[in-house]
Amino acid sequence: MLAPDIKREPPMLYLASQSPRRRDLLGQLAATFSVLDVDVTEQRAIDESPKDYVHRVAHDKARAGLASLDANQRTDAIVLGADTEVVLDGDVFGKPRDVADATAMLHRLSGRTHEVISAVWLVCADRELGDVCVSRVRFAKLDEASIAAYVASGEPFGKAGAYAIQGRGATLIEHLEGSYSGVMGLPLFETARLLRNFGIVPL
Ligand SMILES: Cc1cn([C@H]2C[C@H](O)[C@@H](COP(=O)(O)OP(=O)(O)OP(=O)(O)O)O2)c(=O)[nH]c1=O
Repeated sequence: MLAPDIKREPPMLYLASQSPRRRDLLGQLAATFSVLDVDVTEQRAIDESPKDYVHRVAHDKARAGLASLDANQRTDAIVLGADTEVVLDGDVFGKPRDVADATAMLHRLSGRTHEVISAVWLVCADRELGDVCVSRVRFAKLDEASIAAYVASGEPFGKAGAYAIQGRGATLIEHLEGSYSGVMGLPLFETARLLRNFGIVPL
């Protein structure tokens, strides 16, 4: 007698992120996924390098997403977490707290080259794997008035380093070396490679 045909459900992909940019970017690689709302404290330890920090936060977001699922969902789930930070002179710039913070960040980025570090992690019940992408972004020299106008536009808020490469922020950038999608929040080359590793064929 033939063995019964046991069909396994395909894995379900979850995005552990509230970032609309990540949702759009992941949509370029996967036709269906669900979004999970996770709350992870983003606080760099004193002796932690910026790269290790970004890696850890992306990992924590993915793990928190997996933990938020019930036991049944967890068996077939693959959860993606990501983190993006701007780094200049060893200082990590996250999302600005207020107008003064955004203004100070843009002053420091003006006329300089900084790094944007984006990490992505995939976790499932019995495996996890991550990758990190570092890009170099050179800002034009910005005067007081253009910084004030950009901050007043509201775009800097909710963005690491107080700018958005995908928005008006593009007009501040003289040069990019690395990954446009990585700067925007989800490095697509690295993410596609990880998805393949987990058996998901990117679109
Ligand atoms: C540098 C840069 C960052 N960003 C965004 C991407 C991320 O959403 C954000 C960095 O903050 P993150 O803490 O990485 O992400 P988040 O808080 O927005 O979302 P979640 O933690 O729920 O995943 O900055 C841009 O949109 N454009 C840019 O050019």
